[in-house]
Amino acid sequence: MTLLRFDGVGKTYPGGHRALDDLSFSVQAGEMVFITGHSGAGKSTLLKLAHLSERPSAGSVWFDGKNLERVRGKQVALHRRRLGVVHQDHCLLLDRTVADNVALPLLIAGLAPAEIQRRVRHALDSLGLAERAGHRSTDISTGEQQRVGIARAMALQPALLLADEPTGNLDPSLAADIMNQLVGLCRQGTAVVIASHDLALVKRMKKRVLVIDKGRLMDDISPEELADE
Ligand SMILES: Nc1ncnc2c1ncn2[C@@H]1O[C@H](COP(=O)(O)OP(=O)(O)OP(=O)(O)O)[C@@H](O)[C@H]1O
Repeated sequence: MTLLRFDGVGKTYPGGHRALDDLSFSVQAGEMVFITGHSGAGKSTLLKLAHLSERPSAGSVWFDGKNLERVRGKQVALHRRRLGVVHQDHCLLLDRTVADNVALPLLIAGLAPAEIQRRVRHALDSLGLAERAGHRSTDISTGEQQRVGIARAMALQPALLLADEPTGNLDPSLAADIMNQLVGLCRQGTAVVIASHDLALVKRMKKRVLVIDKGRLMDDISPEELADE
C-alpha cells in the first residue's frame, strides 16, 4: 500500500530559492527509504513537506490516499499524530525526565496510562536508555539525548517516521544499533524516511536510496541493486 506520494513537487522559498524541483516518488507502508544528497540538496525540505511544516509551491503530496493540500487548520495536528519525527536537534523538554519526554506525545494522543507506561519502557529498553528513565534530559549526553528523541518517535508507533540525520551525534556502532531498531519498526508496518549524509551507513543498510541534487531526484536505487554490491 502506498503511504506517501510526492507528485511533481516543487518548493520555492520566499526570496526565490528553489529547494525542490518536480520531485516524484512513492513510499510504501513498512518501507525504509534513505534520502541522500549534498548539503542544501533539499532533503530537510522534503521531510518538512510530509510533516506539513512547509507547503509545496507546485505539485502535490499525498499521505494515505489524501492530498495534503486539503489538510488545513486543526486537521494538521491530526495528520501529525500519525507521524513520528526525529530532528537533528532532538527538541527535548530539558526540564523533564527522559521518560516524561517519551511519554508526552502518547499522553497527547490520548493513550491509556498503562499502555503509555508499557510503550515508554519498551522504547527506552530498545534504545539502551532504561537506566536513564528518571534522569533529567539536561543531565545526559548529547548522544543519549538523540536516542531519547528516537525513542519518543518510536513509542508512537507511527504510520510514518521522518528522521533528519538521526545518527548524526552517535558513534558508528550505536548508529548501527539504532538503524536496526528502525528496521524493526518497519517490520511492524511503519514507513521510515531518513535523510542522511552518512553514505557508509546508507550503503551498509542496503535499503532503498533516493539521491537528490539541487532539489531534483537523480536516482532511485532499490535494495536489490545494493545487495549486488
Ligand atoms: N526557510 C527557508 N528559506 C529560504 N531558503 C531555505 C529555507 N530552508 C531551506 N532553504 C534553502 O533551501 C535549500 C534546501 O535546504 P534543505 O535544508 O532542504 O537542504 P538539506 O539537503 O536538508 O541540507 P543539509 O544536509 O545541509 O541539512 C538550501 O539551499 C537552503 O538554503
